[in-house]
Amino acid sequence: MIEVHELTKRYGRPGAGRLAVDRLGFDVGPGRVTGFLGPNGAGKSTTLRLILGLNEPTSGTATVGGRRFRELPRGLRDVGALLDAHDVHGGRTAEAHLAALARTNGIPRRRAAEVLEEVGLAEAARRRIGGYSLGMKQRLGIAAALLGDPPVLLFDEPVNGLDPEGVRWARGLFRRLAAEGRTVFVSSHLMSEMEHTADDLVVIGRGRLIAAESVADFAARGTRRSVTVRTADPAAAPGLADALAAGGATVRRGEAGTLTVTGTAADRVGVLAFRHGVPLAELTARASSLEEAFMELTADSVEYR
Ligand SMILES: Nc1ncnc2c1ncn2[C@@H]1O[C@H](COP(=O)(O)OP(=O)(O)OP(=O)(O)O)[C@@H](O)[C@H]1O
Repeated sequence: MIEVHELTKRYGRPGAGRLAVDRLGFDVGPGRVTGFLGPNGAGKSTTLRLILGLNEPTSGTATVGGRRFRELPRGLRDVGALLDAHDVHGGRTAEAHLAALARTNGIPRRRAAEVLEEVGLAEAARRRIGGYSLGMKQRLGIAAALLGDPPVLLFDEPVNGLDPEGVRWARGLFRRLAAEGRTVFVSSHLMSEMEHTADDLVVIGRGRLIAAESVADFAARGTRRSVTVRTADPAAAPGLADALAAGGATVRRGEAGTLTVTGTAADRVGVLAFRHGVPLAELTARASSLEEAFMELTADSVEYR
């Protein structure tokens, strides 16, 4: 379990500077993939660094199994993490890099070969990392996180730079790690990356918590149903739009007699159209996607437009 409580990080001078994380609180449980989402600059990387003890919080706590990262006795065997795939010595081979990590963490050397095999880098194990593509570096970073076979894993934007096959592989890996009972916390700024991978979501914006709940609950919360209605007679569209608006619906007019209606159900739109003698060519009820829910909920905290 990862426990984050009233976590706050201000960069720069006290009282001034930049509030990157603002009284954040959430738990990340085992046996599930938890997506950590937020627009660029929301504070995801900072939060992960605070959990890993790489930065000191201004106030609040971030613990793993009730202990601060620094108090965990087994290092990479307690928590594995991929933070920055570029943060590796380019002159080393992947094998040497992992062997060094294994040595300093009391992990048997054979694990290096095992995890390289697991991430699909066995054949590139003796090549210098400097010549790796971004996707290969991501795979290597994932291998390093897995090295100690830890029960808790953190991944910061792990699928950045992976090709579609790689993205699919990574998703499968995260699901498998969670199925093994591990705590898997994966950051992304794209809901589409998490939609089919995560069980739970922690969503932040401008350092503040927006949501911490299951994917299903998140989707239901953001869902604004809309109805698309298209008349066979575009000249009749304004009349129908007025009738809908008079009934309290919000109507947006599109091209060629198409209306997008929110605030009322599709069957009600059909009845109104019938009453006003408007011939319909289309009547479609639409639930907003998870992506739309995410955009809607984080709209106020998007920093860079
Ligand atoms: N070392 C630092 N010194 C000062 N400000 C920083 C530092 N690191 C991050 N910040 C600021 O803190 C805020 C949060 O940054 P962070 O990298 O944690 O966000 P993020 O959600 O990971 O963003 P992205 O998706 O773009 O990586 C940003 O406004 C950033 O500019």
